[in-house]
Amino acid sequence: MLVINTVLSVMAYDYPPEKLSVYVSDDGRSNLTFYALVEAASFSKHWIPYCKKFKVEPRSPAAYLSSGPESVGTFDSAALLAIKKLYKEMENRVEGTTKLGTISGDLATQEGFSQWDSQATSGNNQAIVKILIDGRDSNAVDIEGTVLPTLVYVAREKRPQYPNNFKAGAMNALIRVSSEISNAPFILNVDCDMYSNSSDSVRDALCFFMDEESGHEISYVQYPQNFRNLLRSNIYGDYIKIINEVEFPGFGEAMFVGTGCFHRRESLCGRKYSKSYKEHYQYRSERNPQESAVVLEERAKSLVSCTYENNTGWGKDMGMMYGCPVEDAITGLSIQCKGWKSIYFNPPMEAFLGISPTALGQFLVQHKRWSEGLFKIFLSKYCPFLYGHGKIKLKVQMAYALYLLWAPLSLPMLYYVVVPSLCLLKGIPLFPKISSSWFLPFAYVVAATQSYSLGECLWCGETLGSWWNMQRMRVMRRTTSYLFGLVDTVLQQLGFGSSGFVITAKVTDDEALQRYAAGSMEFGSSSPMFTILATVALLNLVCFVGGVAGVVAVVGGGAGGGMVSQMALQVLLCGLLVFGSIPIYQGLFFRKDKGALPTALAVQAAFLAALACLVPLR
Ligand SMILES: O=c1ccn([C@@H]2O[C@H](COP(=O)(O)OP(=O)(O)O[C@H]3O[C@H](CO)[C@@H](O)[C@H](O)[C@H]3O)[C@@H](O)[C@H]2O)c(=O)[nH]1
Ligand SMILES: [Mn+2]
Repeated sequence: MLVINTVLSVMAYDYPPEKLSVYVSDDGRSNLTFYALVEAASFSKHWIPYCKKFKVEPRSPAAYLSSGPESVGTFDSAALLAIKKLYKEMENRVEGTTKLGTISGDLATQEGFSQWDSQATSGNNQAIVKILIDGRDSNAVDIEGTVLPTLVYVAREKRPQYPNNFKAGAMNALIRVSSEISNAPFILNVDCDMYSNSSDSVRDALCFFMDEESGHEISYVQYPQNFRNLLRSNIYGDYIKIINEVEFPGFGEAMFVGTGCFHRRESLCGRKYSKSYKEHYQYRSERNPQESAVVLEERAKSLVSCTYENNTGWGKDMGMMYGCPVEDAITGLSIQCKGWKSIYFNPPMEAFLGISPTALGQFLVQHKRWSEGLFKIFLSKYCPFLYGHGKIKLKVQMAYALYLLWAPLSLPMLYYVVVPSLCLLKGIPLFPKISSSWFLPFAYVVAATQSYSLGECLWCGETLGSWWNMQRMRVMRRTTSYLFGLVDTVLQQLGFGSSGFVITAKVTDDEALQRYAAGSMEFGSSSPMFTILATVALLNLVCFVGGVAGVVAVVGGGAGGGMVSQMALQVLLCGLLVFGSIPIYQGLFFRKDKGALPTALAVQAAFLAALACLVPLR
């Protein structure tokens, strides 16, 4: 349902349907996904005219129907009831079939479904390309007789012995299939979990591309990534708003973030920008009305076979780039280095809405993938300072570095959460006394950075609590995701292992969702990342208690009133770390639900923390 809502939302764009074609890549190669699309295709015949007639927003049926459309403006309640009924019936059929796990009865013998043979598993399968709605077909019309956008299902061939290159490979397969079937000059790419929230996005993006003066220089128009399932409490300290409202507007170019982006097909396919591009611009995208859909499908299939890309530029200088878990950032950078301009466009009405992880583990794994991929770019020949030198502005090179250097930030953070606290425990002062003038620079740095980040948050409409969560998550991300990202990248540079693309979970069980809604942090399993978090949390607790007791004892003994002044910053730092770790203590000791931390992990962490306390520091 998630996927077909995305599909329906983009099929219903406010744009001439004969110029729209929607391609769905199914890397899972599931006949259930295919079935859901067949259902979506027939529902679209009702949905699209309904959207256009009543100017519906957003055009994802699920989002629209749950937004309480009954209470908005003037509309036809009979029509609403009818469309709601059709949607619910479709939902029941799709969910019922999903529960069954197989396509049964008449459907199984229908054209299309026969391509799923029993031997094929996801990961070892032939290609499937099926045109579900052929826009050239005069019978493919909605209930009002208007033509429908083309809809195509694509599952590329996969074989264990050939690398599939994850999302980048899937995208390149779509680029080729679409070039065969519709070959439109502009391509929008959206993740399966991101529906279009504004029916104007196509026209808005085209305004940039069609600009008479500078449109021909533009390669892509990136809309910000927004999430629909973030809570106001912001338990995982999501800072996407800060990125979207503060960082990206100041980037200088647009960083391609993998979804919600309109590309010029030619630049995505490797064309370099040249001054003469405008004069020679004559893009042909006519479809051949004579060719039958079956012939087109067969030709398209040959384009998504495992061997098609052998000895071609795909993944290197054509299409999305391979070998990096953040295919998006590196692809965008290389396009910019070929002379193209990019636009970051953040209209007041959010253009795309996706889902963000609802469990800490997923969140940290996602950030591990990002930090690893980004740092890999920095270490590769695509490092913006080298590769981009003379091609993109220094400001843009630096802006990229802000993200590409996430992974190494783990080292100073790890130092700050361990060493000052241990030294506090052992009575070793690290920072200047409060009374010393050397204290001032430290105080300045702390006050300036914190008040700046607080100001930024409030300006973006976040709350104080949300800001605190961001600070806390920053520490957690850096000591786990970024550390693992750093270690993996370094190991790969030394020739051990290769990187993959761990998919972000899209389905969460109801109980876990309830805990998320109630604002509690979801652990629920053992993971080395959680071990680090728990160890650091326990270590700081011990150091704080032990350290403060030590200071009190010294002061109480009458000796050294300077001790307080000497240890103040360490007490503050350690105290804040303890305060920030409250959800972890809860997960370790006080919670009984399935989202708590396992006991074995608590024992392990306690052992490690004790070990750390025993390390001699002097
Ligand atoms: O082997 C794969 C892996 C992923 N995908 C698709 O890629 C998209 C993004 O995957 P998801 O698991 O949702 O990852 P996120 O962490 O949410 O992705 C973010 O980070 C990625 C880069 O790491 C970007 O490509 C995405 O656009 C961005 O939303 C989804 O539509 C997937 O179906 C594939 O088609 N094949
Ligand atoms: Mn996603």
